[in-house]
This record gives sequence, C-alpha cells and structure tokens, in this order.
Amino acid sequence: NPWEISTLHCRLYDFCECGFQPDVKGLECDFARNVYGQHLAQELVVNAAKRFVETESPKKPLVLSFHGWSGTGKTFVSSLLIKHLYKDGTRSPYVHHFSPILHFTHAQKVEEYKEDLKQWIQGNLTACGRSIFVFEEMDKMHPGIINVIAPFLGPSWVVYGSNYRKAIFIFISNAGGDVINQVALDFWRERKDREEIQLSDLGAAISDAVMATAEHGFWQSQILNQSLVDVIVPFLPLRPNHVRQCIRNELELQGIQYKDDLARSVLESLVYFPEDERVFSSTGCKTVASRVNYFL
Ligand SMILES: Nc1ncnc2c1ncn2[C@@H]1O[C@H](COP(=O)(O)OP(=O)(O)OP(=O)(O)O)[C@@H](O)[C@H]1O
Repeated sequence: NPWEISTLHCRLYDFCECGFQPDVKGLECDFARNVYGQHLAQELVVNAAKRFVETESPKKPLVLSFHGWSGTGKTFVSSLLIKHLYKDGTRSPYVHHFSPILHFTHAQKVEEYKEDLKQWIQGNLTACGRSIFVFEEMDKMHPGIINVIAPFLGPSWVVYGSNYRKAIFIFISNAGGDVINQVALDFWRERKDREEIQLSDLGAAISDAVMATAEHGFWQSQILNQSLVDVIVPFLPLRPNHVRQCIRNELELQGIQYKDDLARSVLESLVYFPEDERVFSSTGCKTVASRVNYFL
C-alpha cells in the first residue's frame, strides 16, 4: 500500500508533509465514543477522511461543509478531525482558523479582505500543501469574499511543485439548521429512529436553504452548484439523553463521579424546542460545562 510507505517516510522525516500523520482508525474510535447523536456526521466525515488520505494524488482538495444548530458538535468534530490528521493536532502550524467576525469586521473593506485572504491561503498552501483551513460562521461572511476562495477548492491548482489539491477546507455555519431540525422533529413525531435519517432526507434541502440565505458566504457563489463542496454534513439537534452524555463526560473530565440529581438540574435549566414538547436542546451541549460548574 503506497500510502503506508509514505506514512512511514513521514514518520522518519518529521518535516515531510508538514506533520500530516493521519490516523483514521483513531478518528473512527474517537468519533464513536465521544460524539453523541450524530450518526450522519460520523459516517460522512470518517468516510470522506478515509478516502482522502488513502488517495495519494487527490484530484481536488477535500471540502466539507458543516451545517446545524448551535452546540451540536460542528467545531468539536472539526477539532477531532484535526487531532487525528496532524501529529501536533490543533497546535499544528498548518491548521488555520478563520472567523469573519474576527477577521472581516468592516463591510467597506471587502476588496482589501479579498486580496488579503487570497494571499493568505496561497502563502499557507505554498508553505505546505497539506494545510487545513477552517472557516467558521460562514453565515456571517460577506458573500463576495468566497469567490476568492473558490479557485482553491477545485482541481486546478498545482503550482511550482506545490500541490494545492492535498489541502482540506471545512466550512461551518448554522445555515440549514432549521431544515435539519424540522426533519429530525418529523422523525421524532412519527416515532421513527433518528438513526434512520439519511443524507438524502437533508442534503438538497440544506443547500437550498444556504443558497436562499442572503447573508451566507455561499450565497450566489456557485460553490455548491459547481460541486466544489464534496460533502454536506448535517448536524442533528440533540435530545436530552445526548446532553446527559455531555454532562457525564464533563464530570468525568473534572474527575467527579456522575450524579443523577445534578444531571437533572442541568437538564431542567436548559431551553428546549418546540417549547411545549421540549424535544431538542436549543443550545445542544454548548453550555453544559458552565452549567455543570454552576450546579456542582
Ligand atoms: N454531538 C456532540 N457530542 C459530544 N459533545 C458535544 C456534541 N455537541 C457539542 N458537544 C460539546 O459541546 C461543546 C460545544 O459544541 P461545538 O462548539 O462543537 O458546537 P457548534 O455546533 O460548533 O456550535 P456553534 O454553531 O454555536 O459554533 C463541544 O466542545 C463539546 O464539548
């Protein structure tokens, strides 16, 4: 297997491929054990990562777009992926985070931002083709900006011996969250197992919702139409039992034994939707850590 030979090579020479040391089995285990209630994301992300790292000369970069409500694990899953792809995990200098709120604060500077972003991506890819770029809060990104990124997502970039097709791009947003939540709610009302939800129930509806969101960075960008995004990954809203697992996990992290009454207090303090049926947590597991500390 040529991949194993190149992995071995990279182990011998740390600088080779910029500390890219994929461990898909580890990712699979970590996912199964630590990510709750996201069977679709698990399957889609693990399979996409596996296919990508096993292809020695990918035809295009791997482009994933994560969608779903707040606190359902989008950022968490991107960190898991990074942890199992790079030797230094999230500390790797080849892992780049980008947030429009932090980096693109002024609408009037869009042209400037575009040029900076292009230079920045190009510079980082020249330093290492195995770079990973995480674009957070895509629904707050000025739509014009994405056109600058689009050429990097396609098959055309092999320049001066650096192979831009080995990069990974992850886009994160809440866009499509309403559609995902509605489908999850319909399944719940029909007493169907949430694990029966398939990408085919959601994929097209998510991209329609994204395209219809005028604030979204992908709006009018053709990125979804041109198939530059390889995988649309839906994150389902979390049920109280998933939040309970997050509570258990948080207590374990703090070295404290699980207490049912504490978990109950945390669960009762959360907001759920729909309001009357209280089916899903409105903030997923997002505020669990601080609530656990409050009730301890
Ligand atoms: N499905 C999940 N399984 C396990 N832990 C989770 C899950 N979802 C969220 N968490 C926990 O909650 C924390 C917050 O979640 P995370 O930041 O990944 O949410 P998000 O979907 O990126 O939200 P936002 O859209 O608001 O950025 C994570 O660090 C993790 O500890």
